[in-house]
Amino acid sequence: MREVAIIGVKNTLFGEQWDRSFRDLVVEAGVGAVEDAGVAGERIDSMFVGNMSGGQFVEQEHIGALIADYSGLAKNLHVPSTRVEAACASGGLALRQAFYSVASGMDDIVIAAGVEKMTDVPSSKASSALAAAADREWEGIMGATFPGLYAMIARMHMHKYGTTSEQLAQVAVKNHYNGQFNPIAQYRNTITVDAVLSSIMVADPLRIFDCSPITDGASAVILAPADVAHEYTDTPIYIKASGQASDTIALHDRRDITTLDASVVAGRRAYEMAGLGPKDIDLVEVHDCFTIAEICAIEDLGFVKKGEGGKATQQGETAIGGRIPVNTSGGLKACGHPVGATGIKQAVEIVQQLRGEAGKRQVDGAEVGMTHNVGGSGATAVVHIFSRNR
Ligand SMILES: CC(=O)SCCNC(=O)CCNC(=O)[C@H](O)C(C)(C)COP(=O)(O)OP(=O)(O)OC[C@H]1O[C@@H](n2cnc3c(N)ncnc32)[C@H](O)[C@@H]1OP(=O)(O)O
Repeated sequence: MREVAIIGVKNTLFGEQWDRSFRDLVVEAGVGAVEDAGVAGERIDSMFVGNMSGGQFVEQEHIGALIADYSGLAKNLHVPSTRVEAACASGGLALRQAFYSVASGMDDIVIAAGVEKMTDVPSSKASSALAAAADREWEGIMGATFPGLYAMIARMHMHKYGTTSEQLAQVAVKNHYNGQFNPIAQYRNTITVDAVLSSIMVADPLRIFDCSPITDGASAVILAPADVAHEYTDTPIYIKASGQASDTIALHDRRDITTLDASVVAGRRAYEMAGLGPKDIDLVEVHDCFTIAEICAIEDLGFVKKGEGGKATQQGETAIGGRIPVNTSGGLKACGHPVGATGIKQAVEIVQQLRGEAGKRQVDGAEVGMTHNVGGSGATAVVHIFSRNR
């Protein structure tokens, strides 16, 4: 396998966007990343696009071809473009496919992008579209939505480990604090623990401020073989590892719903591939679709002991300046969660941090970063490790 680097990145604004279509969003991200890399369109060998549910949100399927067309890569260049779907992990998986295509020697310059436009349908329709990421026969048909499924995880975590609503709230408070410094974030307002605890109940014990919102947005990164990366940029960021794992799609089939085994295994595979461990990671973007999800993620990836995620968050260990900064971008909570784009947005954040370009949310001296992207209630997990050093 060849070593692989990221040479260009771009996020669109995240949030409700009346004035941009689905295709406008992904083209803006793709063209922005190509410009950031300074690479000519003719050099692009292939494209992988994460998208969960274009059919349900904007009635558009056949998304790979659409995006190649509107990016100007289809008509004369005929660049192959592949849609990748793994629910909310679609973006992370698109990055993994792009990584493989460069690492294998098949392609040199590859775009990995992600896009979702979720606000064009009513919330109830968005909710049922998202519920398609769960087990339709055993969960969806019984009325389970993702706030409901993660609420069960939260309840069990509280029961087993004494995690409190205040500790859950602190995840949202931290991520909104970080999000105020991210110009693309949907929510750039700070909030307090009291505001979270008095916000409207969605699925007990999760309140509206415990949830990631419904969001439009797109993100893109450009990959190249490490050997030629310096021809395009002075600050290539190397992808040291990619780990993926699957688990049962239904929550009730798991041995312990407070641990997402797919996260544990994807993390372990990535650590082994990079030859690194949790202590070597300077910052991590984890999949905080709900506040409890961040607590499970930092435990499952080995940053804190099982059951101590809530306490570590309350003690400031996961804040910028803390022992292991988590979700410096603002996470899914404050940036928003356009599901197909999220996994790529996480990579953009880590690249900006490792380049030293993260402004007021910069982690001083960051050299190694991680992304963790989850589909469903943990049926798919994708973990990547990035380094500024080859
Ligand atoms: C593996 C996975 O990733 S699973 C996760 C997949 N994603 C999800 O399940 C999405 C979860 N979130 C949701 O379903 C929705 O955001 C909900 C149910 C929490 C809220 O939706 P609605 O009740 O329709 O809220 P609505 O859009 O009417 O917004 C009401 C207000 O709250 C604000 N708001 C809505 N959601 C959020 C949020 N998550 N955080 C902060 N503020 C929010 C809105 O901006 C709005 O404010 P305004 O009145 O000042 O304009």
